[in-house]
Amino acid sequence: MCMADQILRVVSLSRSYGERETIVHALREVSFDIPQGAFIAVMGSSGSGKSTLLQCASGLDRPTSGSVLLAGADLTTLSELELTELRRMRIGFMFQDYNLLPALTVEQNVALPQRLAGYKPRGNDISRVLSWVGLESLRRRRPSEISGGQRQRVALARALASAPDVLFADEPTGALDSKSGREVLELLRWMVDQHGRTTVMVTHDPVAAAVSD
Ligand SMILES: Nc1ncnc2c1ncn2[C@@H]1O[C@H](COP(=O)(O)OP(=O)(O)OP(=O)(O)O)[C@@H](O)[C@H]1O
Repeated sequence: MCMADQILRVVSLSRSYGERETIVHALREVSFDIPQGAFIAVMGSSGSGKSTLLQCASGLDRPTSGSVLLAGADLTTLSELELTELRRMRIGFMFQDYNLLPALTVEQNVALPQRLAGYKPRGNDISRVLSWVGLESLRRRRPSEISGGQRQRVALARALASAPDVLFADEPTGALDSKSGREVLELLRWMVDQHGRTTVMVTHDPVAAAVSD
């Protein structure tokens, strides 16, 4: 496969915490490429560095050394401001605990990243992503008024609203019962298959990993 097909390239990535006798090498010289449109599961024992990897690869954290190329842009060379803008427009995030704002409605949560980036999201665009995740009828509810599985689907809609190059998901089914978890996984699979949305998911769950490539 030629290099242009690699949407994400991680090169000799290292991340350590602390120093001297208390230093922890969470990542040591990790390299891999992820092709456009792949659905990748990252598995490993507790403390092996999965979350650190995801955070460095998505520009939420800065590695100690190495580089991360997202569609050719080296995240490790960007300023904080450039990185913030790139994260808002080109990277989608899902977390185990959803990270929704409780005071905002479902549709306001979905529109938030684009609003923060200075765009006025079109109602049609928000409706489209909400219909993908089956939540159009709940668009005026607040997170406290919907179930955990529905909250995670809101988080997915929010992540997809800006059509990101890569969707990063850290244990997206970790807090869900098996039925809600399966629904979220089926949606992720559908997004990859129908919309070519490259997805990198950290998971402990072999059932979740089995849905990936
Ligand atoms: N802020 C921090 N300061 C110091 N050490 C840290 C910090 N964050 C993570 N670590 C350490 O780095 C290593 C990797 O942690 P990380 O959270 O990436 O692992 P993980 O594979 O995601 O674990 P889990 O599956 O339990 O969530 C662990 O030894 C952890 O204790």
